[in-house]
Amino acid sequence: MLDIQHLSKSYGQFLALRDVSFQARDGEVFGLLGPNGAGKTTLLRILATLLRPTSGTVTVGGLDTERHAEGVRRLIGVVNGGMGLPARLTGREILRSFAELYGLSREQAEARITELDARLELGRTLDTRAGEYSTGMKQKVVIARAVIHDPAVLVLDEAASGLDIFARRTLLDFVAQTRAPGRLTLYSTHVMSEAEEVCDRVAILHEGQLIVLGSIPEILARTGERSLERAFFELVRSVDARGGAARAV
Ligand SMILES: Nc1ncnc2c1ncn2[C@@H]1O[C@H](COP(=O)(O)OP(=O)(O)OP(=O)(O)O)[C@@H](O)[C@H]1O
Repeated sequence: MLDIQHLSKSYGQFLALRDVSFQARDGEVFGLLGPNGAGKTTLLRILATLLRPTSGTVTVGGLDTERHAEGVRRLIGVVNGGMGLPARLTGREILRSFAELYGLSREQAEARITELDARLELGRTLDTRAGEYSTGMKQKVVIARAVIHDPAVLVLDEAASGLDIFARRTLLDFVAQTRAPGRLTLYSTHVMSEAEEVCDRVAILHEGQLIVLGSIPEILARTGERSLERAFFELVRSVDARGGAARAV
């Protein structure tokens, strides 16, 4: 479903991603973990066709992000930090306009909005103007907007940040429900407990390099730790002790 091969990205002299390769499978919720600055957003922006790799390839559902950017964009839904919503429109109006952009009929759009209302508890966001939303309300509509066309691949970049415990719970339950044949959800976070709860496998990035890939039980067994957070510290410490990742190009 997602195949990343020898992916590198430099910003000038700075190497943000260094020779990263991994695959994420259909049916998985796949975690992309790492501390601030690890390169997660850079990787997800390349996947979303918003940035070009310096070298290497990313294919989504068999389509190369550089050669078939349009096709890739149709396959994916993206939730990132930029939660811009038109302040004067209600949630329903926003979702209808996105549904139209993706070519859904009026009936399909209404059915999809009803389904997402149940799954994301959109409630009064639907008939309230976005300018009046709390952070949690905003994020629910941003997520509903990203999945209105029922994308095969859902990309969530730090989607739980700033949410209160209720909104975070709705989000994590929603993510768990996306696990289905023919679907892939990429869940990027630096909060290990979120990954532990929802992800089948995780890749940990540190200073632009992939330092580990596996299921959570595999990573715990490999490090001999009790929690993903402890395993993460252990893995980062051992990479740093070996001299870390040289980041100059
Ligand atoms: N446009 C840019 N120009 C120069 N450096 C950049 C640019 N975008 C990102 N970087 C640098 O690349 C590195 C990776 O950033 P990225 O945003 O991909 O990391 P991240 O893992 O998503 O971290 P965070 O959780 O803080 O967003 C950081 O050191 C960042 O400062």
